[in-house]
Amino acid sequence: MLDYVKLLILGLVAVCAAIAASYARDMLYMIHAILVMVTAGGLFLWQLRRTGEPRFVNQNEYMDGPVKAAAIMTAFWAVVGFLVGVFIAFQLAFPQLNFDWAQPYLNFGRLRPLHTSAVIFAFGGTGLLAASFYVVQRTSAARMWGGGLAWFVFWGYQFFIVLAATSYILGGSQSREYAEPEWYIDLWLVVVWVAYLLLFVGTLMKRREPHIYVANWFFLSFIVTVAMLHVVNNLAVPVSIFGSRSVSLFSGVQDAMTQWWYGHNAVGFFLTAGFLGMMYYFIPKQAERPVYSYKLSIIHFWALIFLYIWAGPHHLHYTALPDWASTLGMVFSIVLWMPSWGGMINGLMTLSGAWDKLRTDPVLRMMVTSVAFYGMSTFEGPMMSIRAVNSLSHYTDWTIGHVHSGALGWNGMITFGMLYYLFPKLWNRQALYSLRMVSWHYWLATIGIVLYAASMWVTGIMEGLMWREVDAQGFLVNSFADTVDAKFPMYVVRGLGGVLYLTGAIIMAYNLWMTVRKGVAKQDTTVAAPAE
Ligand code: HEM
Ligand code: HEM
Ligand SMILES: [Cu+2]
Repeated sequence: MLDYVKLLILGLVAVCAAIAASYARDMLYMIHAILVMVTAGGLFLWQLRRTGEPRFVNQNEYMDGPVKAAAIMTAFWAVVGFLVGVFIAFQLAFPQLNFDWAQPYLNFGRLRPLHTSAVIFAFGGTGLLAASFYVVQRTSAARMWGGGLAWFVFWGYQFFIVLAATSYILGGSQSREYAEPEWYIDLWLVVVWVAYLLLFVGTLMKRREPHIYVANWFFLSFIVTVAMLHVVNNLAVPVSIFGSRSVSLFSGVQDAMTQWWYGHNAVGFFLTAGFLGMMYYFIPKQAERPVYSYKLSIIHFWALIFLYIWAGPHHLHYTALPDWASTLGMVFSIVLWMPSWGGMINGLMTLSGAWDKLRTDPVLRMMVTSVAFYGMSTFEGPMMSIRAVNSLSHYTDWTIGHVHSGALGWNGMITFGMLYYLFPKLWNRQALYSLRMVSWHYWLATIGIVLYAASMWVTGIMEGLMWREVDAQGFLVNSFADTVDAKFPMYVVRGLGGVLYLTGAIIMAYNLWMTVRKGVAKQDTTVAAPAE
């Protein structure tokens, strides 16, 4: 029965997409409509051939297919996202790289959102799918709920990424940072995300363990809050249902506030809560130690999710936003330091009694370094949210340095650690192909981050001070172009840092690939056993 419903839906989607393609009012919309039509048509044929075939599922086995697929794609998007990052970094240093022949498709303006989406949503998001799918099953001792729903979420999300990426290159954007995709792509993400929520909650309900492990709390808060942020921030009216353009429901300062309520909490719930879920499972596993304090994890969980939501106005200091709102954002940001460090302490102290492993286990070293960077960026953030500090740091590369110490250090390193843990487990290998390569990756990534962050602190503070500099008569000393000129050497250093970081990721991809290809197999252990 379900098979026929699927066929009906796929057929309908393909036909509607064909109609939409023929009425399309702009090229981007037409290309996407054709893409949808071809994909739905292809799936229709695939489904047709499967319909009526008997399928056996062992309900006592974990569903690891989607975890494997997500783990592979995480490594793939890492390389793609970092590569675009390196390219735009060099575009800033050498504007000639905005090639004439590639205008307007490959200019900085279009590649920048491609980079941010590729690293946050494609790399980070797919990593979170892999983590949450794996962890919720292991800690609940249950197979994922919903039959093939996990496959729908995985492929639906990848399709979202493809739609988003192609639209940036072709010039489609609603100009909201980290939420650039236009209205129909947003609607598609809502469908995928609701399926994700159902899948996750459904699996938790099936659990055979009395407790819901703390990692799952973080995953659940990430899924629920991102749904809320995404829907509100993207409220818009399409100009035509056959066109890609839309008009936001908000305007003026309310619009700015909505965007940064979203933007800040994307950091808080996508890049923080979700990754804390990752930390809470994979660090104890890799260190073979229990979580340092369960009590602390509960307290900092509630404090973190309560405080994050209010801190958004720190992105809008000295704007048309009323002073009280800006003060509110600043105060909440400073208080946020505490629960952030609560998480860091819990992660680090989980190593009590296992510190010696850092010497021999480069994977654990990666995870611990990640938590250290989490601590560093969540100290820097509250400091930058103080209005007096922000008056210097805002609009400068200091912000970019802050972003990447969090992104490369915290999100990147913990995800690499997770992948190194997951690949041998998922493919039943006794060990990784090469620990030496992990060590190389570790050092390349770490030196890369240091070059990135240090060069951005230097250029950020330099340009901030240059913009402020006045002579005895009170005239500004430097023109904007002077600051751009002065930044050149640091931009090259940042680019080199990026090259190192990217090289590390390529080594990782090779190492993971060889682990699957050449690793020695272990006996099968995919049966759902109580709380792993
Ligand atoms: C090889 C590694 C990377 C390099 C070389 C790189 C480079 C860059 C560059 C050049 C920009 C534009 C800065 C500007 O407009 O002045 C940027 C922006 C950004 N990148 Fe990366 N990036 C890398 C990795 C990552 C990762 C792993 C993440 C997230 C997980 C990330 C998240 C971001 C974000 C959020 C922005 C926008 C920052 C803002 O608007 O304040 N990047 N990156
Ligand atoms: C307690 C935690 C944190 C606080 C209070 C905080 C605060 C801030 C502040 C004040 C800014 C500068 C706003 C501006 O002048 O425009 C900022 C920018 C940013 N932070 Fe954080 N931060 C925190 C943690 C993090 C972490 C862990 C990450 C990444 C994993 C991160 C990612 C970002 C991004 C992407 C931006 C740039 C937004 C943009 O302008 O495009 N933050 N943060
Ligand atoms: Cu923020």
